[in-house]
Amino acid sequence: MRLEDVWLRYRRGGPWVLRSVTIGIGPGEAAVVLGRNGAGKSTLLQLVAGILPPARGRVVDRPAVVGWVPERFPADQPFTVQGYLTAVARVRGLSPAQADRAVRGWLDRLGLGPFQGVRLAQLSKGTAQKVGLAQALLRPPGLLVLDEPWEGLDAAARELVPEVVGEVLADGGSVLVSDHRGETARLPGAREWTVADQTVTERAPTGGEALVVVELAIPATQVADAVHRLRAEGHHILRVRGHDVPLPVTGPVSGAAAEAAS
Ligand SMILES: Nc1ncnc2c1ncn2[C@@H]1O[C@H](COP(=O)(O)OP(=O)(O)OP(=O)(O)O)[C@@H](O)[C@H]1O
Repeated sequence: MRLEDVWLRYRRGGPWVLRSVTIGIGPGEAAVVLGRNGAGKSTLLQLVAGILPPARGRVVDRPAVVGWVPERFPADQPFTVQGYLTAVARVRGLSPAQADRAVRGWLDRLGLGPFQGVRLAQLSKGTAQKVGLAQALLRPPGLLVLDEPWEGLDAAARELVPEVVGEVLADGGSVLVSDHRGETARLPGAREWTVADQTVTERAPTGGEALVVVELAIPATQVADAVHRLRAEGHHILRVRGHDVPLPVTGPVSGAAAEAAS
């Protein structure tokens, strides 16, 4: 997708937040949005996600399914976690059976199972953020836009963010993520978009190379060592399949098969 000479301000006659922005991102590419507080990162992300329309210019080739994770999930809604996610899945076009499967999958993966019957307004900030992440992923997005996704998440859930990003990229999607805590060091190969002086400049990824996903089959007894070794070499573990134990933040892993991207 591309922004072509896009301008944006919040009210007519108000100051421009973004001026003449022309920038794009392709399938399988990630970009990290950097900039000082108030520079316009959230504004840019909302523009890309289609939440805010440009005052001038246009956004072209935006994928049909966009996952949008706001910096703060609006939890002041009268739904339970499960009720909310199921309703979102249905609105996004999933059948009742697909919605049920997708919701159960994300409840499990994000450790939200114990909260499925809890009302959104009663959730802690971190748990609400997980619901914010889940709702964006119920249909595999062609474009995933995450505004400070690490804010408020516990360590295990923080580890999931790069995993999910890697999966979207491996499926040919694009990902845009803002970051002011340096967490995006976890996204090797991402481009850098810097927002300053109402415009956006791009730096190509320092790694230079495109990412490739490699699937490995490893005896269960060797998974912990293999994951540890691959991480130590700077590779990015996307997922460990074939075992109930989730991938820990650091340290050993039990499992029968691992996927790794390098
Ligand atoms: N809803 C709004 N109405 C009017 N002005 C807004 C609105 N949202 C943001 N702004 C203004 O637009 C500018 C850019 O804000 P934005 O939130 O995009 O910056 P940011 O880089 O994401 O900041 P932070 O890192 O603090 O989240 C700021 O001057 C802000 O005050």
